[in-house]
Order: sequence, then structure tokens, then C-alpha cells
Amino acid sequence: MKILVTGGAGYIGSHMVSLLEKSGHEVTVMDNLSNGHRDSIGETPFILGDIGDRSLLDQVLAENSFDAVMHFASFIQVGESVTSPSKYYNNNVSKTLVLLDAMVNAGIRKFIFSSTAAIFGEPIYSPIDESHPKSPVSPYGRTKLFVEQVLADYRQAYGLKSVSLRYFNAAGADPDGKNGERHHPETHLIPLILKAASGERDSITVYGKDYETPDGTCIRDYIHVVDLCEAHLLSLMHLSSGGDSAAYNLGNGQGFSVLEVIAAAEKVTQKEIRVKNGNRREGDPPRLVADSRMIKQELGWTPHYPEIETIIKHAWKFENQ
Ligand SMILES: NC(=O)c1ccc[n+]([C@@H]2O[C@H](COP(=O)([O-])OP(=O)(O)OC[C@H]3O[C@@H](n4cnc5c(N)ncnc54)[C@H](O)[C@@H]3O)[C@@H](O)[C@H]2O)c1
Ligand SMILES: O=c1ccn([C@@H]2O[C@H](COP(=O)(O)OP(=O)(O)O[C@H]3O[C@H](CO)[C@H](O)[C@H](O)[C@H]3O)[C@@H](O)[C@H]2O)c(=O)[nH]1
Repeated sequence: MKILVTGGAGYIGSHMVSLLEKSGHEVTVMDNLSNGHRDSIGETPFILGDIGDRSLLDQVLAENSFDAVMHFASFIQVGESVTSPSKYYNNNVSKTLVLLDAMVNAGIRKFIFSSTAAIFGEPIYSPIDESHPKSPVSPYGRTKLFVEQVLADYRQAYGLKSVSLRYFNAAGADPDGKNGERHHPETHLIPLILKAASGERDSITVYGKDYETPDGTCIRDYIHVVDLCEAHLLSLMHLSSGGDSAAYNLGNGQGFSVLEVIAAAEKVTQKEIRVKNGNRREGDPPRLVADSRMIKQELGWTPHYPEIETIIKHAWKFENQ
């Protein structure tokens, strides 16, 4: 199939490009490089452009007969979305609408969307399944929930079918160490811990040790980036074989506290990691763990790298490139 990957120069998008190409698909990336890296996608056809640019989109969609769009392009920092909501509503909502309208206009009816655990807000129960109430507590989470709702309306009115994948904590790297996570600034726990292990940073700060969890630190469900990409591939197959719109939670169903992740990283790297205690970060729920049984049952998704040590090992390999 011919796939347009928006945000394909970013962390998850670039791993997706590589998996799509390995699986025999033809890929074009559109990215404005606001956060991505041109060198993470090698020779893949690349369009430097913004998904909010309707005339560019019309031209690109007219020149290529894409079968589907995978949409990774967005801003991703929960904290920043609280202080700069306009930036998030513009980029993640308004520009996604431009993309969807251009697709409808061009007759493309398959869409795979990067959603997030942040659409659920403070969990009422754990693990979180698809029917858990959706009550985001950040503008970032609201942008993603809004797009999911738009997708339901576009399915109804225009026949545009979509799969929304609600990632919990994406982590890890290409097992061969050639590609990995390069956010600037980096805010995610595992790459920050590994930078403390390598000496690039002096220490890791734990954001809060007074949560109602066994060791007082936040619990998250870390999912390997390649397993996330596999779920996208299965979603693509689902839509191309006539499947209807769907939304799935994606995680390993196992939670690790911040201190447990640091301990696992010390084991993997064989380095002592300096830990500082910091205040809670605003908007961090104490525990986010996914119930991913639905995507396993319906699409046959099976994670290849569920262990936290493997996830950290692959990220460490990339860190040492
Ligand atoms: N990283 C995570 O743990 C996580 C968790 C849940 C959901 N997600 C979602 O997954 C997707 C990818 O996340 P990531 O970690 O790879 O982020 P990333 O920042 O590495 O990648 C996003 C890419 O989109 C591009 N981009 C942003 N706005 C654009 C625009 N208007 N036009 C064109 N390109 C644009 C950026 O340049 C970047 O290359 C995002 O939609 C994010 O919300 C990520
Ligand atoms: O220096 C740090 C960085 C993070 N943490 C803690 O580590 C955990 C994981 O934090 P990340 O920033 O790595 O990930 P988040 O859980 O905050 O965010 C992820 O999940 C969100 C959904 O809840 C969004 O989708 C977001 O894009 C995605 O990165 C949190 O408890 C956080 O407080 C620290 O203690 N110190």
C-alpha cells in the first residue's frame, strides 16, 4: 500500500516508516521538522511541510494515490499544553481538521491516529480499558479526545474509517540501535535516566515520592516503540480488509514506578544513577496502566518486547551510538 506518514521524522513516526518499508509498503513522510529529524528516515521520500497547509496537502494528495494516512504529527508535552493551550489546540486540532478535510476531498478513507492515555484523565479504576470514562485533565489530552470524536462524526458523514491507538508510555528504540528517541527538550523518563547513566546529565529528578503507590512514586505502563508500530500495521490491515473504525488502548498491562524504572536501568547499564527528589509535576496521575485485551482479541496484537529491561536495553543501545 501507499501510505502518507505525517510526523514521520519524529520518534514514533520514524520507527513506523522503517516497519512499513520492511513490510513492503511505499511510504511518503510529511513533517515540518518542528521537532523531528530528517536523518532518522534515510532515503524515504520526504516532504518538508505543515499539515495545516491545505494547498500543499491538496497537491501532495492529488499527485500520489495514497491508500491510507498515519497521523503522528502533533505537539506532545502535557505540561506545555497547560501553559500554551493555543499552541496545542491549533496544531493538534485545527491542523488535524485541515488534514482530514483534504483526505475526504481526495477520497482517502483510511486513517490511523496517535491518541493517548491522557484522554482518560485521573483513572477511576485500573487497568484502564476502552470503556473507562474519558475525562482529560490537560489541553493535550483534550486535543486528542476531540479528534477521536471528530473521527466518529467523519465516519458517519463521510465514510472515513479510522483506528485511534491510545498509547500509554512509548519507550525503547529500534533493537539494532540505529534509531531511537531524540526529543528536544527531552522530558520522558527513560531517556532522561539513561542520560544520567551515561554522564550526559548529572542526575535524574524523581517528580514526587508522596503518591499513593507502594513506593510513593508514579506508576506507568511502558510499551516498546516497535510493538506500538506493529499495532499500527495490524490496524492498517484491519481497515484495508474492510474493518470498521475502532479505538484501542495500547500498553503491556504492567505498571512500573519511577524508582523501579531507575533500578531496572541501573541493572541494564551497570551504572550507578544519581537520583534527586523533586516536587510533583502538575497533571501527573499516580497510576496509568492499560488493559489492552481488546486489541489482542480483535487484531491479534502480541507485544514482542514487553519486559522493561528489554525496552531499556534497546534505548541504552541507541544512547551509546
Ligand atoms: N511519546 C509518547 O509517549 C506518546 C504517548 C502517547 C501519544 N503519543 C503521540 O504519538 C505521536 C508521535 O509522538 P512522538 O513521541 O513521536 O513525537 P515527536 O515530537 O517525536 O514527533 C512528532 C513529529 O511531528 C512533527 N510535527 C508536529 N507538528 C507538525 C505539523 N503541524 N506539521 C507537520 N509535522 C508536524 C514534528 O516535527 C515531529 O517530527 C504524537 O501524536 C503524540 O501525541 C506519543
Ligand atoms: O525527569 C523526570 C521525568 C518523568 N518523571 C516521571 O516519570 C513518569 C513518566 O513520565 P514521562 O514524562 O516519561 O511520561 P508521561 O507519563 O508524563 O507522558 C506520556 O503519557 C502521556 C499520557 O498520559 C502523554 O501521552 C505523553 O505524550 C507521554 O509522553 C511520570 O510519573 C513522571 O512524573 C520523573 O519522575 N522525572
